[in-house]
Amino acid sequence: MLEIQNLTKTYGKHTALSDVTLSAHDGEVFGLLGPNGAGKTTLLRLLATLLTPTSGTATVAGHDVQRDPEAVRRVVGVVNGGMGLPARLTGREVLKSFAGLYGMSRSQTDTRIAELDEKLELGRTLDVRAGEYSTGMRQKVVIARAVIHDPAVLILDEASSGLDIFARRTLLDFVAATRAPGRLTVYSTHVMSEAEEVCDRMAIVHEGKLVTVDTLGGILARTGERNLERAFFALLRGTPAGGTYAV
Ligand SMILES: Nc1ncnc2c1ncn2[C@@H]1O[C@H](COP(=O)(O)OP(=O)(O)OP(=O)(O)O)[C@@H](O)[C@H]1O
Repeated sequence: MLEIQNLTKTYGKHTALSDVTLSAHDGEVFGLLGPNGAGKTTLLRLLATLLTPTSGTATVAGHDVQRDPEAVRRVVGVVNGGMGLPARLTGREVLKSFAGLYGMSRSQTDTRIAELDEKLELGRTLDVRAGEYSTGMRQKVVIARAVIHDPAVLILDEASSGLDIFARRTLLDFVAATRAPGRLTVYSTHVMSEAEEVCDRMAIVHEGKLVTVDTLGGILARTGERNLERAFFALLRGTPAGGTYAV
């Protein structure tokens, strides 16, 4: 569902992502973990066709991000930290306008909004103007907007940041519920407990390089640690500065 080969992105002289090769499969919630500046956002923006690779390739649901970005955009939904909402529109109006961009009919749109209302517990958020939203309300509508067209691939970049425990719980339950045949969710976070809970497999990136890709069980077994946070530090300690990593 996601095939990444030798993907590299440089900004001027700075290499944000270096020679990353990995694949994520149909039916998975796939985690992308790493400290600040590791290259997670860069990788996700490359997959969402918001950036172009310096070298290497990536295909999303069979579509090459460079050769067919339009097709990639049709099958992905993206949530990232910097997404705002028009202050004067209600959540429902935001969702309807996005549904229109995807060519959804009025009845398809109403059905989908009702589904998302249930899954994301949108409630009164739908009929309040975005300018009056709390962080949690805003993030729920941003997520609903990203999935209004029911994309096969959902990309969430640090989607839980700033959320209180109620909104975070709704988000994590929603992410877990995206696990289905024909679907892939890529979930980037630096919160290890979130990855432990929702990710089937995860890639750890550090300083633009891939450190490992494995299941939680595999990572714990390999490092001999009792939780992901400890394993994460053990793996980062074990990586040679500027060297190559065993994946
Ligand atoms: N537009 C840009 N121009 C120059 N350098 C950039 C640009 N975007 C990112 N970088 C650098 O590339 C590296 C990777 O950044 P990226 O945002 O992908 O990391 P991240 O893992 O998402 O981190 P964070 O969790 O802090 O968002 C960082 O060193 C960052 O400073």
